Amino acid sequence: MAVELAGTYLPASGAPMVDIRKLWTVFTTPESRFVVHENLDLSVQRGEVLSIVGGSGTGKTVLLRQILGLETPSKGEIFVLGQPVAQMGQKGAASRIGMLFQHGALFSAFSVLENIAFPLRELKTLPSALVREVAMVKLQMVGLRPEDADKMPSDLSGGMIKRVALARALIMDPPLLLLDEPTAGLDPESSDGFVTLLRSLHRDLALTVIMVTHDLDTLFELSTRIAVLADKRVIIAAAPKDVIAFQHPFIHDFFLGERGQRAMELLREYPFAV
Ligand SMILES: Nc1ncnc2c1ncn2[C@@H]1O[C@H](COP(=O)(O)OP(=O)(O)OP(=O)(O)O)[C@@H](O)[C@H]1O
Repeated sequence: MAVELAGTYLPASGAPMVDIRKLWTVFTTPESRFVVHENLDLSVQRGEVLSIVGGSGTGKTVLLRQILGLETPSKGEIFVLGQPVAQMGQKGAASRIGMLFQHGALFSAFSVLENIAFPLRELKTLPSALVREVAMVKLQMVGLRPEDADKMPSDLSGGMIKRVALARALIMDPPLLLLDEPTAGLDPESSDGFVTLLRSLHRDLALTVIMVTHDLDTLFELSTRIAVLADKRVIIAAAPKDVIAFQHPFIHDFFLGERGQRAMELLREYPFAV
């Protein structure tokens, strides 16, 4: 049961922000049948930063797209803020969920401000001066300067492009933010800056975040919980230290192989993660 409060949708108290039940994803072609998710369950509570990790092709991106309503699972249910995704519609999803796509390119013919404002302008419910004002607030919220507003995407660094895409994802004040590889392709300094920004936005806006990342630094600096996708389902969703201790070949390779030392250092460095 969801309640609507001044335009903000919140699940009934104690109910998960996202609840995935017995989800199946099967892709079929005339020649083959390919099962990506099999009876997958996952719940995300309000205020969490839940990171999803898993091997290549385990269906992490597909899962994010299903939460957003862009793809329909073969079987099972997904509830977002207490409502079945299937009933949310495109506008409903946009006001509840912000999404930062891995290759979330900006519109190259639009300025920074026009890119940020785009989802709000599309709604056609607010006067354009107000849309501009809201977009300026978001621009500054992601650490860009007012003079960046009229720049074109081709004039921006990789870190700035991510910030513009993030401001666009947050334009409707969604309580839930989905991030697909938020720091991929950024140099270490830009990546650190972006992680710091994500952490402060998570805190200041009381966001719930679901993130897919392969990057251990991003993972340990932000996650309150890690869900591991393997064997077509979530094999564990727990605090980082408990995930690392869980016996599974993927977890061993991911956290305790060559990268393991860094994982252990990060675990000591970020008490947030334990
Ligand atoms: N529309 C589709 N039709 C057929 N197969 C698809 C479709 N979308 C995704 N797949 C397949 O489903 C599997 C899961 O894809 P997905 O992109 O979610 O993986 P991932 O876990 O995000 O992988 P990576 O870490 O490599 O990005 C892949 O094998 C992919 O090829």
